Amino acid sequence: MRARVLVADTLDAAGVERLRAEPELEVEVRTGLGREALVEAIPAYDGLVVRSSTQVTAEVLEAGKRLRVVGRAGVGVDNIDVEAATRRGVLVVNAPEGNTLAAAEHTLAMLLAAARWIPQAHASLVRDHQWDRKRFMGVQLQGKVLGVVGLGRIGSEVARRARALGMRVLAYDPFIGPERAGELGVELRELEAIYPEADAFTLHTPLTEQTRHLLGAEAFARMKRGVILVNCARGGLVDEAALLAALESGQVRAAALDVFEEEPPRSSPLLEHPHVVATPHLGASTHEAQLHVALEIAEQVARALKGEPVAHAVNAPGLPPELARQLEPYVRLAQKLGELFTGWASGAGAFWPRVEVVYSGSIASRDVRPLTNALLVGLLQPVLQEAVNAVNAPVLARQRQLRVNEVREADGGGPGRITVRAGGDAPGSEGLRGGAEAAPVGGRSSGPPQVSGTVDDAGRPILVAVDGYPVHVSSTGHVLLAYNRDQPGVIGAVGTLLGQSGVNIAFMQVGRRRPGEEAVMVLGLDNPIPDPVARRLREFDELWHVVIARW
Ligand SMILES: NC(=O)c1ccc[n+]([C@@H]2O[C@H](COP(=O)([O-])OP(=O)(O)OC[C@H]3O[C@@H](n4cnc5c(N)ncnc54)[C@H](O)[C@@H]3O)[C@@H](O)[C@H]2O)c1
Ligand SMILES: O=C(O)CC[C@@H](O)C(=O)O
Repeated sequence: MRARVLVADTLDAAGVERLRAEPELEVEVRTGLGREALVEAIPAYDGLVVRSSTQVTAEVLEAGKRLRVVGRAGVGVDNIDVEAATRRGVLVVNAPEGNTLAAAEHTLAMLLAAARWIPQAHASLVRDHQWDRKRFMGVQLQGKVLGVVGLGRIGSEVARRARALGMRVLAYDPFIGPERAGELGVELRELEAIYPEADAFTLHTPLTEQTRHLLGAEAFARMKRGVILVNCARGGLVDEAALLAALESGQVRAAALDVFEEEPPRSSPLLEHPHVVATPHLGASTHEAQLHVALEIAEQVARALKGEPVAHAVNAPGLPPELARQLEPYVRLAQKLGELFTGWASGAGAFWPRVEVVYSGSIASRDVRPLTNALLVGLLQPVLQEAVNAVNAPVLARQRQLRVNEVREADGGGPGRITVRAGGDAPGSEGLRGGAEAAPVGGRSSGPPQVSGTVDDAGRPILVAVDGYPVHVSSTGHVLLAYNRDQPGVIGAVGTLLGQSGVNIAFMQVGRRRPGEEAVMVLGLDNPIPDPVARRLREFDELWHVVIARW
């Protein structure tokens, strides 16, 4: 069945065409759906594409039982309940780069318009037929100080352009280092230190709980009298009532606003104020930006629905596409090892809440976050009812107090190898299944459980060790793992029982350290082992810790 994508806001036609070019996708454009209509429609879709108009609330995400990805054609994801999406395992992707220049240019246009009263003068001449050359005395920007709050993509481009106009730029961004600021010719300062210095302020941070009402009455009071404020980021960053009061008192000379706390703003007194320049959220509205974000988001939504890595995941670790492609076989390996580890380690009914993953060989020096994420998926999926994926695995792990500690062993070259082993104490009452079944794995004499794997030249996962006993399992499917006494007759007895029960053995591996002692047996099976047969295997005296799993 083809995956269905709903495009719910106006998207450049090239983006829709890009999605329609995918044979696996069926695309529908239905803009202007209200809350109720969206909640009603969404259960039929696997993907949703929006801009800033559609509100993707927890209610929408809950109703979207098939939903796997939400694509935001732009930067800000404040119209998407990312937390709810993460809990539901829905990937959120955005297109953060396509409209940077458009937003930066709009910011400069707004700053110049406010400094020179351009919209007011235009209206006076064109609408009121006045030739008034006294009322619209402006201020020069050359030599003035611009305070930039948020020195990310757009803030940086604004800073560059302001410098080209001869402005001195002071920036506040607690997450940017002095080197980056130095490259841009910008001086980093605390926000309080910029208030008394800046002749104009421009905001370029996301809207978060920390940044909501970043500028309010107190901030305006500390600014230079006659300051200009530009906001082309998000309405909620400014307390609009406080801004109105500051405009009325003349503390703020002019405000240039592209964004509002409520959009569209219903009868806002700010819009009536003669010193306000306003545009209806046009920062990203250039042909070039809309083309770029539409193509960027279409590409990512298509990739996500095909199960391919994406570059701009908001709620999952993202990697550059080339690196993601290189890591893909190891992502599959990590998930398989996780599943096998859960089966093997919980053979006696316990779940190990502390796990250590050791990365060695060529992957030790890579960004291993996607691998650890895939490991979490593998560890959790066998014991949870709900679907686990790379998006919700970290949340589910936290909820269940499962901790994975990453260890990197020096990169000695050679193929990458991943070992998953139990860390900390033997499982107790904190385990996923509680304390009742939490006895340590019975009969194990080789220390805490561990499994190791690598990938071959074709990218296939290979199981190379179980509890440190070397094996080599390259084909995937049903497997039986067990400890056995290394003595004549044991393997034969297992083979006979399985044969009599109609279970065909595809391959057998035995890993042992010394003849005559304990060994680990791995059997590849063409079909699953029926429960009664598994029970009889567990009754064999020479066999213990029998686990049926998949590789
Ligand atoms: N008007 C429009 O049409 C339009 C278009 C594009 C983007 N935007 C908005 O512009 C804003 C910036 O977008 P961007 O692409 O530059 O984002 P970005 O992520 O590249 O940059 C945001 C910067 O804000 C900084 N920041 C975060 N919290 C901060 C805080 N508490 N104080 C100071 N700095 C903080 C971050 O460190 C980062 O450098 C976003 O709100 C985005 O939604 C608006
Ligand atoms: O979709 C738009 O036009 C606005 C986009 C902008 O607000 C963004 O955050 O990218």
